[in-house]
Amino acid sequence: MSKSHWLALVIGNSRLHWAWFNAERLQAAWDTAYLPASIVQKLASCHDITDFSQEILAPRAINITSPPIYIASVVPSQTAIWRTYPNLHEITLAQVPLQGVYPTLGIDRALALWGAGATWGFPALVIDAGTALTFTGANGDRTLVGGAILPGVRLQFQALGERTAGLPLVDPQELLSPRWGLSTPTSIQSGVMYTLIAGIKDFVNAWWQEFPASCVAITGGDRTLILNCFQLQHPDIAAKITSAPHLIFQGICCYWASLEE
Ligand SMILES: Nc1ncnc2c1ncn2[C@@H]1O[C@H](COP(=O)(O)OP(=O)(O)O)[C@@H](O)[C@H]1O
Ligand SMILES: CC(C)(COP(=O)(O)O)[C@@H](O)C(=O)NCCC(=O)O
Ligand SMILES: [K+]
Repeated sequence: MSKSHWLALVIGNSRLHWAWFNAERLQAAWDTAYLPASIVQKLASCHDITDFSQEILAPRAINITSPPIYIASVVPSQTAIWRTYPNLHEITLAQVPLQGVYPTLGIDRALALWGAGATWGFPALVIDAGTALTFTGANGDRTLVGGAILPGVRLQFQALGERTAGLPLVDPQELLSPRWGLSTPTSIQSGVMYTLIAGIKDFVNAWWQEFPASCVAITGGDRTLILNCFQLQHPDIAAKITSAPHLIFQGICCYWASLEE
């Protein structure tokens, strides 16, 4: 198997995100739950990940021997588990060619922004609808303008369900419920989703006031849910937001390519 095959692993606060690349070509992408240390150790000592790919790594067999893994993690306890893997390359903020970043900026945010700028040009704004929902923007000089962090979709529902006596845990719905709820679950749906949509609209409009021609890309596990709800409320704005499921992988691929130069 060619040495141009490699894996990207993004460790988010909810789960693992995997991609298999052949050089700069994305072959497959998939998500898994966190893996226990014992499995990671087995993977580390195994010379062929095919055995693991069916059950654990991917819904398809990946025929690669000890592939390098390029890892970007915002969960240090999970990163520690993966350090036992022999062919591991940890990506740090210092390796991302953006100016003006602050030391604690999430590597996932930096990579997604790099990926967006490399693909659609700078300025660029990224919305990552993950465990947390983040906005991260850079100007035409690839300098970080800044961003914002709020609880993600599921986290908002969880906070209400877990921190109140009277509210049930409600699953996010693909369809936008009526704004004026007439039951507890629909009131929660309304409150979370209409407020999220209004907030996102406000942030992207503020961004476009400063950078009218900028691309705005959305990624993360709740990307489609948010875009669908957005579409119903503000189809004009929704049409200008790019759905980009692999944005962080695009950034990791830029990093990989920079090593090859
Ligand atoms: N199987 C799943 N596990 C966890 N979250 C999921 C799953 N399927 C969809 N989601 C949605 O994805 C969101 C998390 O986004 P994701 O990008 O996976 O997070 P992170 O990168 O922070 O781990 C949650 O808010 C949830 O609504
Ligand atoms: C904001 C985040 C929690 C988002 O993580 P995610 O929702 O993707 O799991 C992560 O990027 C992080 O820990 N950032 C550090 C703080 C910062 O970016 O300012
Ligand atoms: K945290």
